[in-house]
Amino acid sequence: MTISPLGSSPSPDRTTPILRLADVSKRFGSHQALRGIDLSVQKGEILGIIGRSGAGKSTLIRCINGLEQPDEGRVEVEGRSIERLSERELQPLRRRVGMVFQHFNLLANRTAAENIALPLKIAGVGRAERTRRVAELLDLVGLGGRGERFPAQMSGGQKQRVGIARALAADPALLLSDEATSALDPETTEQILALLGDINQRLGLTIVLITHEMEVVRRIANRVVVLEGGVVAEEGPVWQVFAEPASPVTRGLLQSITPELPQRILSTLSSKPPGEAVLRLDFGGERADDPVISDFTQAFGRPARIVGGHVDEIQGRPVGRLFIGVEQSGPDDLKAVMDFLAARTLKTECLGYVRRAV
Ligand SMILES: Nc1ncnc2c1ncn2[C@@H]1O[C@H](COP(=O)(O)OP(=O)(O)OP(=O)(O)O)[C@@H](O)[C@H]1O
Repeated sequence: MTISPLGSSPSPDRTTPILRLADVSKRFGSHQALRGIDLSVQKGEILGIIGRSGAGKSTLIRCINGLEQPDEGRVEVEGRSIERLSERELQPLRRRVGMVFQHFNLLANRTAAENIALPLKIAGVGRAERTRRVAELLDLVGLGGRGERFPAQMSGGQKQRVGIARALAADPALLLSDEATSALDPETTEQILALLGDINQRLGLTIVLITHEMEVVRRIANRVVVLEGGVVAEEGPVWQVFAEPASPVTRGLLQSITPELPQRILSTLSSKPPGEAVLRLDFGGERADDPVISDFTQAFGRPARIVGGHVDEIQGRPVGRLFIGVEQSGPDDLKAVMDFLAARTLKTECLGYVRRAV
C-alpha cells in the first residue's frame, strides 16, 4: 500500500540529507549538554542514536524538532535550516518531522481514529480525505477496523501503533522515535520494531531512533551514533560498531548483550599454565564466514573445544564472540596458535588456563 503525500512538500535533490546537524552545541547555564555535534541522515536510512542517561539524547531530539534552539551550529531538515524561525515559520517544517513518544502521548478522550486525524485536521485536510487517510494509516499499522477504540481500551503495543500512525499522518520526511519501545514488554517491543522496519521498507521512510538499548539498535538500525557527555563518542554501520566497538562507552552499552565466559570455566581459570588455554575470538566483517575452527584443527592437528559464545547476524553479516579451549603442546605453542587465529578473527585474546579433569 502507498500512503499518498499530503499537500506540497519540498522535494530536495537526492544528495541532500533528510537531516543534517553541523557543529551543534547547546548549553544550559554552565552545563554543556551538546558540543559540536555533526551528523547527517540520508533518505531511507534508519539511524540509531544511543547514549546513557544524561548523554544529551533528549536535548538533541529537541534541537531536531525545533523545540530547543542550539546556541551554535545548524540543524537542517531537507536542506532547510530551522534556526531563527518564528513559531509560525516552524509549523510547516515540524510537519516534515513525525514524532513517536515513549508514553504514546495520545489524547485519552479521543478514539484512535480521532487521534490519528488530529494532525490532518490541523493541516486543514477536509473531512472526507481525513477519513480516507485515517483508514489507510490504521491498516498500515495493523489496526484496521479498530479506529473507534479509546486509548484506555488498547494495549501498550496498540497505543504505540496509533502513535506511529499519527506521526505518519502528515506524510513526514523523517520519523523521530524517542524511546518508543522503552515502556513495552520484549514481545511487543519486537512487534513495534518490526512495524517500524516494515514502514521504512515499504514507504522508504527515514527514521531516527533515540534509545538507551543496544538491542533496539541491533534489531533495526543501519547506522549508529553513540553519544556521551554531549559529544559523538563513536559512529558507524551497526554491524561494525557491534563487531569492533572503539569507545569504552560503546563497550559498556554492549556489555549486557555481549556473551561472557561461562561461569564453570571462569571459576577454574588460572592466569598461568599448565592447562588448556582459554581463548576469546571476536568475529565480524570480511572473514567472519571462514571456517576458523576447522582450519585450526587441520593446521595444528588437534581439536579446539568450544566452551561458550554466540554468533549473531547483524545487517546480514555474522558478528559474534566464541570462547574456545586449546591444549598446548609446548612453551612456544601458544604464540603460533594465537598468530594463526589472530589472522582469521577481528581479535583473539588468551584469557587464562584451565586444567581439565582426565
Ligand atoms: N532544561 C534544562 N536545564 C538544565 N539542564 C538540562 C536541561 N535539559 C537537559 N539538561 C541537562 O543536560 C544533560 C543532557 O540531558 P538530556 O536530557 O539531553 O540527556 P538524555 O541523554 O536524554 O538523558 P535521559 O536518557 O536520562 O533522558 C543532562 O545533564 C541534563 O541534566
